[in-house]
Amino acid sequence: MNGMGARRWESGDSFSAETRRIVAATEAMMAATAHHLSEGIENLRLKAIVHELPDFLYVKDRDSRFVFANAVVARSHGLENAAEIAGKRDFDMFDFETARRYFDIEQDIMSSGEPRIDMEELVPLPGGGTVCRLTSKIPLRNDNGEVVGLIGVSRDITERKRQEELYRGQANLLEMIARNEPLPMILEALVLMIERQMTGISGSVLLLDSEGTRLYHGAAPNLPGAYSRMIDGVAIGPKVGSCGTAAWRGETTIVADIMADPLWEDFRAMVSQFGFRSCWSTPICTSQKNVLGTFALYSKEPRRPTEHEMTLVALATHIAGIAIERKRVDDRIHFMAHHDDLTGLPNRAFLKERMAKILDQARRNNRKVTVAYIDLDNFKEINDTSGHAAGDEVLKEIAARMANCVRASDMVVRLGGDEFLVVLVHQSGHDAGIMRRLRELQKAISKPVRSEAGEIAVTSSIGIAAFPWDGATPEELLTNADRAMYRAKQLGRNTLQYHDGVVSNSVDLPLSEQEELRQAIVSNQLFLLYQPQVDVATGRIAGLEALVRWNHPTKGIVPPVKFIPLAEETGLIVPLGLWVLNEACRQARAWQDMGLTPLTIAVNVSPKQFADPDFACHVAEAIDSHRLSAHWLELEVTESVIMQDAARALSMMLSLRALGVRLSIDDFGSGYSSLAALKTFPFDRLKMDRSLVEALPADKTAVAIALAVISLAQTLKLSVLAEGVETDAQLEFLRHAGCEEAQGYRFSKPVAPEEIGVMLLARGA
Ligand SMILES: Nc1nc2c(ncn2[C@@H]2O[C@H](COP(=O)(O)O[C@H]3[C@@H](O)[C@H](n4cnc5c(=O)[nH]c(N)nc54)O[C@@H]3COP(=O)(O)O)[C@@H](O)[C@H]2O)c(=O)[nH]1
Repeated sequence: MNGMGARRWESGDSFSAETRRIVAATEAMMAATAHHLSEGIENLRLKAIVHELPDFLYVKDRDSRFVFANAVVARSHGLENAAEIAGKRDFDMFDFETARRYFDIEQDIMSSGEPRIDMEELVPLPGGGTVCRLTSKIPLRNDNGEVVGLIGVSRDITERKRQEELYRGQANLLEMIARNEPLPMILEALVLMIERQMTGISGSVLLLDSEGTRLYHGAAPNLPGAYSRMIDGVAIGPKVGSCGTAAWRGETTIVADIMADPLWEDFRAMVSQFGFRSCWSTPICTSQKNVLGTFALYSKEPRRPTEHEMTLVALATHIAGIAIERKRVDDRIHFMAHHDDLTGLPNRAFLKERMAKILDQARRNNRKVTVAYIDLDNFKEINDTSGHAAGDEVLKEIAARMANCVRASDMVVRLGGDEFLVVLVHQSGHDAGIMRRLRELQKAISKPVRSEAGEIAVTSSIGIAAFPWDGATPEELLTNADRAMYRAKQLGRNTLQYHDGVVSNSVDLPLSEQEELRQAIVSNQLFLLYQPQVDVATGRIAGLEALVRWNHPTKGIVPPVKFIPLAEETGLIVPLGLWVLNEACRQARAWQDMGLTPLTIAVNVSPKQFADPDFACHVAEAIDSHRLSAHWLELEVTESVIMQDAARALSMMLSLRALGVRLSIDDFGSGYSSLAALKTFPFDRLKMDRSLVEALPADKTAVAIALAVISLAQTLKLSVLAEGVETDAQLEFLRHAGCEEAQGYRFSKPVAPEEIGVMLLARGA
């Protein structure tokens, strides 16, 4: 038995090697001085080593009184000589509450004989502030096995904890960016993360406006609100404090003493009331080095930042740059998705978003809404005779005139080509001026347009429908206004017609296209191509996506983007989708019957199909009739499926999962991809959108988002497939990032089933 009594180091003890070594050394010393604890340490050769240790080491007696402590312990209490600490208690050195906490723990250890290993404790420093220590306390026994004191070993882990918090904070911020959370929330979290890494520092983010002249508030959770308001909107310049100057120069501007630095001359009086003495500001830039804003740190001490602080600033500006750039891209995409390129007018998507709201408000306020469907007469002739550039000029000019003819509360939309829609919200129950305004608008359209090809005049046919009489929904109103417009055209053009409910079928042109598609479904004009999905690690084909095509009798092969939207609009997507589902199951069975290794077949499902209450039954019938095990079928849905009616979507998903079918979320990361959807809905797989993959690995923002998406998927135990992989560089990046599967032209375009059979046979499947 050694001098430490009954407690032995067991092989399973969870001490670090260093802790074991220190305590073993102390045990040896204690053994040598079993009866004279305090003298023993002093007399041993190991003494020097113990005092050199960077870790805290001490021995206390049964009353928690220091018997021995090494030099680090003494220094932490401001003592020159380690021997001075002998006889002292924590009550002599810490505030009562802290000392009491240590005392209670130590007494418990000594009375129970049970050590406490790796306790994380916050220790107050004599000069203020706290540090974090990892402490182990072990009871010390005499030869008779009685506890006579304890040995304490501690390590300062403050820096490690900070680093861990920084990594966690960074990961959290990237997740927030990937989840498209509001920019102010992301910037605030960023500032708070940096502030937690420093002492006595407050941070702020200012955003540069689109003209690049003024800085506006972005986030400053711990700066006084009054100060933030005062600097909100400040014009940048060569001598505008730290931030205005940093944005102007495009470089870090460190002002160590605001009260002395000429850059703050004009703002000194203003800032003095808040007590700030130093401010270090760094521009936040795009990957092309364009300034997006500034990240500033304020201190009430006049001082320069440390190297470590500047490293944190670099990290913060990098993350802020990603978040701001992503937001700007999103805003731009949103604008582009909702506006027409040529005329700048809102487009069909915008109309769809706004119209339901407009009608809701009109219903609540008992107002009328007039919808005018406008088609330019003989516009095709202008393109043919004067050229497309002249046609574009005419469209732009007419769009501007129409926008000038309506009130701010009204809306002019370009539906496409030479078709426009004007939505007029009546200002009172009896807005008699509406017809007059529409006639004025028609007159404005017909005024000649000056173009490079000379003066061009164009007339218009206008069909009118009004809420609530001619339709209760946006679709009904548009259809009726459209029909009225065709009647206007039939009546000799350059006229204006009200919807009267009677429309001749002969002018109902869109129906013929619809009829063609209906025919295509029943008369076998549709066919499927299959695109391989490849295991990134092995290169083997792991699955196939079925993609529909239309072999049109006169137009040839029509891609899905040309007819799926029409199928969606008309409801034909339900029979079309059913055909695709059955055909994919039939083909999968056929491959299996040929002896090929079974593969998952992914089928796209549209929101309308998903909303069909019989959809799960259709799926069950398809897999049963083709004797296909359900787990070989994967249904791909986009987020719009969930957004339309989340409760109904969830119930449908659960029914499908009950059948054993796999579910994947398609196009993830393309727009407003939501983390909530991933958590709430029972997906098996996430398909990372082509638009994101396209930007890899060159675009830093895309890289950050892709990494966040992959890490999210891993956390949620979803497999990840990257869509649209075209290059080796993309594949290499995805492999390193831990993405499991990929699909795209890098491996194969969508191909006919026969070719898939050949591919699989060639790979020995
Ligand atoms: N509801 C249904 N929708 C369907 C069905 N079949 C197709 N679709 C949807 O139509 C959209 C266009 O499809 P398609 O023209 O077939 O394009 C697919 C691929 O060819 C294309 N792709 C794949 N790899 C690459 C690539 O490397 N580069 C590149 N430029 N394009 C590539 O991507 C399309 C697959 O996209 P996704 O479905 O998102 O995986 C498309 O939205 C289809 O969903 C149907 O039966 N029902």
